[in-house]
Amino acid sequence: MSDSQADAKRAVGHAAAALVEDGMTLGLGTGSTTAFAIEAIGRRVRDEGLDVRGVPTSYAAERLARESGVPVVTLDEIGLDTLPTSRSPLDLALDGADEVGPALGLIKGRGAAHVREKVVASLAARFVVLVDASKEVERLGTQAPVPVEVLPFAEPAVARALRGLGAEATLRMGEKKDGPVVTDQGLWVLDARFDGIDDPAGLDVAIDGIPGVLGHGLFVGLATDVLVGGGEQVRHVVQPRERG
Ligand SMILES: O=C[C@H](O)[C@H](O)[C@H](O)COP(=O)(O)O
Repeated sequence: MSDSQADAKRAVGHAAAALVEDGMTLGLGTGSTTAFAIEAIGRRVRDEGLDVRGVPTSYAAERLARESGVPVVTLDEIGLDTLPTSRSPLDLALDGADEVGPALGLIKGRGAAHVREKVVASLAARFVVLVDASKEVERLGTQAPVPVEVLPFAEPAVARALRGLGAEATLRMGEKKDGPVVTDQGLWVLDARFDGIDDPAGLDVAIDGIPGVLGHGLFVGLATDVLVGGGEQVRHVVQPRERG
């Protein structure tokens, strides 16, 4: 990461932490950009006595939240069974992205946390995405592959089905581990490269329908806000949700 990219991510992380209000239940995303936000929220807990709690989207986010002093809770502990289904159990979810496209469609999952991230984002009244300007694209799928979390048994079948949808599918291999990357769920990740996605909403449904897929990193209709960092500036883009 270059110094200017790190500065942009830090500025976005701090802007995100400033959106947090006393009493909120948060979604805590995964990745290098959200890490700046989690650390900044931790400082507000320590210095201002900010009273918040957060549901982490990965073991990495959980460890960072605990180290930073942000109280951590599970979905079991926030009373999903007692809240009306019309009410979002999380006030604000903060998370990074690998691409941000039109209508705030996203590709996520470089860190293989996309399935838990989607669960948490779907429970939040506001889902605020934190990126530096390099993540903005005019068309999704032009820079990043769509990560697809799969049952190891089904991997060849899912790869074949993804090829049928027009992707080149590659099993993600560990960089500091021999063999496939293993997710927090104990599953594998196929990176599906599409060379541009014409119909993100249709592809979202199509990938979810492949037997053996746990979930994928294409996020359609979930983000309500994006904070884009470039230099010292942070741009705030808002996208009202059509559903939920
Ligand atoms: O699985 C990882 C997540 O989806 C990340 O939020 C995403 O890859 C962006 O990460 P970063 O902020 O490190 O670029």
